[in-house]
Amino acid sequence: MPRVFVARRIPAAGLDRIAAAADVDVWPDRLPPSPDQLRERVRGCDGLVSLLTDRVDAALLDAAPTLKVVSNFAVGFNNVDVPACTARGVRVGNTPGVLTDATADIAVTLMLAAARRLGESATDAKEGRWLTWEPLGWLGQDLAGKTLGIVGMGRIGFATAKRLHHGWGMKVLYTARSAKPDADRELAARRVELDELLRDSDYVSLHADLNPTTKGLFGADAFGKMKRTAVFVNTSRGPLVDQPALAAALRAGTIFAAGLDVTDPEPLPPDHELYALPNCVIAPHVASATVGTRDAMANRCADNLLAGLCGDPLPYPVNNV
Ligand SMILES: NC(=O)C1=CN([C@@H]2O[C@H](COP(=O)(O)OP(=O)(O)OC[C@H]3O[C@@H](n4cnc5c(N)ncnc54)[C@H](OP(=O)(O)O)[C@@H]3O)[C@@H](O)[C@H]2O)C=CC1
Ligand SMILES: O=CC(=O)O
Repeated sequence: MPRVFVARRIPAAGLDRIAAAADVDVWPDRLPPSPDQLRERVRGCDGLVSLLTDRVDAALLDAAPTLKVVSNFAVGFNNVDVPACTARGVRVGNTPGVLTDATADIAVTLMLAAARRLGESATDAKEGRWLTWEPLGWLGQDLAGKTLGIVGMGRIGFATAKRLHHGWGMKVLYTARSAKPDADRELAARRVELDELLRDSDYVSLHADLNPTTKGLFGADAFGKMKRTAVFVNTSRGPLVDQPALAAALRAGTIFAAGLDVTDPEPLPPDHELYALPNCVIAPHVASATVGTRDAMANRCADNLLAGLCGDPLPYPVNNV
């Protein structure tokens, strides 16, 4: 029987299918294995189920020369050194599509929460600062009819834009590496340069994957080009943002507010300056965290792993092995 290491307990929808076909070792702890522990457990395995918290690099692959397939339990695969896997003939797969709606829902949730100062006002209410109904109390920003800038018009960017265009009548601008005719046609969206998007958008939502062209894309320069009333949302990956620059922009009122589902590092330490800012709403990387979505991810993860163990092409491949 092939041997598989699963780097954390994943939903039974996928785990049971893997366990029926392989000798499975599941990491039992809530916290991820350290790099040393991961190397140790993967030694001699044919398959690995990795999470976005697990670094799959050349050192790990060298320790596991029998590895045929890495099935990442996520759509983002920046934790995997894909060229190193390809060079060793290791297939890599991810879980695209099934978490698109759940992630777009959280992008909209964070946008509303940040624009309407929900974190700040709910905390004030709980802590005794709700004195009366105030005409000038907790004033936020409207969404209806405003301009939305999507940075990275892929699956999740498109799903977020659809919700906000059809639901709130927002005009849509976007950036992407290639044209997106569906977005242009269905949402009357317009592909623009990043500078124009920053200048003209009331809401900027980040959906590009983490790659060398997007790392640090949002720094002091980008925030300085945005409207003072703008709301910034990030559900993609923390390292796309220069966090000290974001904190400075929120503190100085360079932008109005931010909603983040991802940070750098994760977890963000409880004493981090961003938590102290009333105009910053932070969720602990929960965008795909619904029962149905995580079951679907587990199934997609099992589909990839089982195909790779058989030496077949993966249904949701990241590389071309
Ligand atoms: N918070 C969470 O829990 C979750 C986070 N994510 C994150 O969201 C990301 C996106 O997922 P998904 O939509 O499925 O992926 P897609 O691959 O469909 O979308 C990514 C988009 O980013 C675009 N892009 C890449 N580089 C740039 C750039 N320099 N400038 C502008 N656009 C760029 C790509 O453009 P092009 O198409 O032209 O190549 C593509 O359209 C994931 O990689 C992951 O990091 C995903 C799910 C859950
Ligand atoms: O961040 C989550 C993912 O699936 O990518």
